[in-house]
Parts: sequence; C-alpha cells; structure tokens
Amino acid sequence: MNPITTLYPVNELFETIQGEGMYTGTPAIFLRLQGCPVGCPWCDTQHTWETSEDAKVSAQQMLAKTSATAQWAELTAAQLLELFQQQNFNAKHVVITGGEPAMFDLRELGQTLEQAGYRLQIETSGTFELKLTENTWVTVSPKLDMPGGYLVRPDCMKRANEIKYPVAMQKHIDALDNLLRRCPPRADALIALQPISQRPRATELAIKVCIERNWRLSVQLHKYLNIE
Ligand SMILES: C[S@@+](CC[C@H](N)C(=O)[O-])C[C@H]1O[C@@H](n2cnc3c(N)ncnc32)[C@H](O)[C@@H]1O
Ligand SMILES: Nc1nc2[nH]cc(C(=O)O)c2c(=O)[nH]1
Ligand code: SF4
Ligand SMILES: [Mg+2]
Repeated sequence: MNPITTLYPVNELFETIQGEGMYTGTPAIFLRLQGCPVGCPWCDTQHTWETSEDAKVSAQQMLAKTSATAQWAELTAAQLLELFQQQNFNAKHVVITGGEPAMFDLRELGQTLEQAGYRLQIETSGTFELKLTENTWVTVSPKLDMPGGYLVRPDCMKRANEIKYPVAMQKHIDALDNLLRRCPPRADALIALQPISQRPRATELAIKVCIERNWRLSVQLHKYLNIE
C-alpha cells in the first residue's frame, strides 16, 4: 500500500437518499470532494470547482455549513471514518462525488471504508484515470466537448458499471451514440439518461429515447423531493 497518507479535500459530508442512477432510493452517505476543471455550463455544483487555500476550514466548520459554499476541509480516510461514526450515520452505501473525485487516489479511502463494512460508489465524468478499489461501483457520467477540454477516457468507459448521461437535446444523444461506438462499455453496463435540470423538453426527450433503446431514466429524485 502507498505509505503516504492521502489527504482528501472535502466540501460536504451528509446522509441522504441516492437520487440518481441504479441506486436511486438507497440511503447513502455523500462525500463531496472539492475541485473540478471540466466546466460543464449547467453543472449543479459549481461551488466545488475552485480549490482555494483561503476557503480551507476545519472539519467541524465544513459539517456546520448551511448552504453550498466553496469551503472545504482536508481529511484523511481514518478521520472520515471517525466522522461517519461521530455523525451517527446509518447508511452503509457511500457515494463519492464532487467536484471531480477521480482527480484523487481513492484507494486508501476505499480500503478503509470497505474494511469497516461500507460499500462505495463513485460519480465521475470519466476524464481522469480511476484509482479505486475493485469493489467500487463506478458511475461514469460522460462529459463531451466541455470548456475545460478534458476527454472521456476509454478505460473509464470500460470500468463503468453504469453510464449516466445528462441530456437536453437530440445532439447530446448523437454524441453519446458516437462515444459508445468509439469507447464501448462492458456488455452488462447499465445505460441511463438524466434530463438536465428537470427541463420539461429534456425530460420528454429522455423518456422517448429510454423507451426506444430500453435504457434507464434517471431523474434526480432528490430535486423533486427537495432534499439534499
Ligand atoms: C455534480 S456531478 C459530480 C461528479 C462528477 N464530476 C460527474 O460529473 O459525474 C454529479 C452528477 O450530477 C450530474 N449533473 C450535474 N449537473 C446537472 C444538471 N444540471 N442536471 C442533471 N444532472 C446534472 C452529473 O452529470 C453527474 O452525473
Ligand atoms: N440525493 C442526492 N443524490 C445524488 N446523486 C448524485 C449526486 C451528486 O451530486 O453527485 C447527488 C446529490 O447531490 N444528492
Ligand atoms: S464534471 Fe461534474 S462537477 Fe465537473 S463541471 Fe461537470 S458536472 Fe460539474
Ligand atoms: Mg448533486
């Protein structure tokens, strides 16, 4: 194992219901890491993009936040596990998201949490090499032609247990078809379309294409329920 303890920049840590993808409805601990250079114009977590030393706070200050801010706390895997216990979280499913969590080596975190009985899922754009435990459930949400200029990696597409693609227009479906041809996923990978920002026309399009292709619909349930 890597002898150097990995430090993780944590924007948020909370317990809720997974609102997206295959595990929709599952109680889960969300660990949101700070930093993302991809730049999706419609991103719903833009406060996680920049990592500023000025915004570094203590773990207790990070936990006490009542709104979405760029404040983050630096924590090790062992400190995170301790916080899970301190917060009396019940969930055994841990979703690592961000920001772009694949910018970090998540193996130490995965090993520590799996040893304590947790199951991990990562939400990633598929633009960074994945450093994960073998058992981590990988949700790749491909980002094509975004301002940051990052490319979706074929190895991420192959590792994905699920491909969860944000859509609003037909051109997005065409771009996904092209990606699936260039970078084929595993035969058993689940494919889901996620309407961008609950827009009615995006939702109609996603429903139509899911029925035609026998794909899943992922609607960001938490936004309909007004929960985190
Ligand atoms: C905020 S991202 C963080 C993880 C990683 N950077 C990624 O993009 O997968 C978490 C999920 O939210 C999705 N997402 C972000 N903004 C959205 C929006 N406005 N509407 C629908 N899905 C959105 C992303 O595509 C991704 O599946
Ligand atoms: N409830 C809930 N489910 C989610 N699934 C993926 C999320 C994310 O931001 O990655 C998310 C989120 O922010 N909240
Ligand atoms: S890759 Fe994820 S966190 Fe980064 S801008 Fe896009 S949706 Fe937001
Ligand atoms: Mg979210």
